Amino acid sequence: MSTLNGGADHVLGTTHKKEESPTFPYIQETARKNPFNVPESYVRTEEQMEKHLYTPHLSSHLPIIDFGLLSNGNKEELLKLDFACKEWGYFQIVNHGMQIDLMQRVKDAVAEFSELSIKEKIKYAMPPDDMQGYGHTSVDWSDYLVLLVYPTRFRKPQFWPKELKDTIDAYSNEIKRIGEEVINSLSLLLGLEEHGLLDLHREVHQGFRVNYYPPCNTPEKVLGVSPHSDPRTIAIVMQDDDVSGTEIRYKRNWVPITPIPGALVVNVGDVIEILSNGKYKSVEHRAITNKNKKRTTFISYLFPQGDAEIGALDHMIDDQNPKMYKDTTYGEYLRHVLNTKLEGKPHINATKINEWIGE
Ligand SMILES: O=C(O)CCC(=O)C(=O)O
Ligand SMILES: [Fe+2]
Repeated sequence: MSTLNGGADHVLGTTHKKEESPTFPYIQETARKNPFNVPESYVRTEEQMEKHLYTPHLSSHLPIIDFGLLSNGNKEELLKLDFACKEWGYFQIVNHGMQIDLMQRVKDAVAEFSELSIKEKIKYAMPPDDMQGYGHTSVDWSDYLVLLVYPTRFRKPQFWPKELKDTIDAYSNEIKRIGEEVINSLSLLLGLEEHGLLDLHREVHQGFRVNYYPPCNTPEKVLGVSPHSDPRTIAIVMQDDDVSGTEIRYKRNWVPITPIPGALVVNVGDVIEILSNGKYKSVEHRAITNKNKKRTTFISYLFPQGDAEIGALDHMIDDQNPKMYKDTTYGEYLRHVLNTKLEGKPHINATKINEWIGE
């Protein structure tokens, strides 16, 4: 049974693999002082940016789910969730019960951390052999801070800036409540007992990732995060109220997610796509950059224990819906993802039967 680094230390966040950069972390520091100095390595061709697919008008169609109704088992809200996961793989949740004040405290604490000198921040730098800590992506225009929050026994305190500890703790506790409730609703929609999906996780793991995007003078050529799908169960994202940047692949378009103040953005990850035998979509998404405004996103990922088995649920398979994915363990799947390129979502395609022969 394959678990990565004992089952809990595996990568959090996107499928970014940490690559060594001789200039880390000074490129980003230079960029903040002088956003007109974009290094060549960040520049993408027009084709890579797929600018012609950009259709901002579609953004208002993203479903909005009332969490209060959903957790009371409201049928209409459940059907909305079903539609959102089938059609978009994305939705926003309102009425989630988290205090706006707490959300603001997380934003303020992270902003304070961002303002620290590089000398202070690199105390938390992600070592080359680790997947937690502070760093910056080697091909995209962003800094990140990545932490494993739950189970608490796997935390690595050396990567937790002291300014952030209490707020991340309180925030993550709320996200756990909201996230597990969303997973319970998905469980019902997938024909399981309410706790069926959580049980399949064995022990739910939760990571916290901050992405910080400095202003960029050539946003049409530089991405904040390259297209990918999340190799997780779900991701829950808090974003800035006044600047958008996340875009999702919808049919042949890149659709921006317009922030709704106080709402949380949720997306279906690969684990749900696999368990649902493709009924629910782990949609490709990316982050674009902004010429004038910096942007920060706060992403919480929920995912299974490394030895949890993931494969299409038996009752999701029939003559019309043949089995699409190979049975595996979460740890094995993640290892496969980490060995695969970030661009697009080849890792989930590779789990399709006949395409992934295993390792
Ligand atoms: O920050 C964003 O807009 C999206 C980032 C993302 O998708 C991720 O880090 O997994
Ligand atoms: Fe993502």
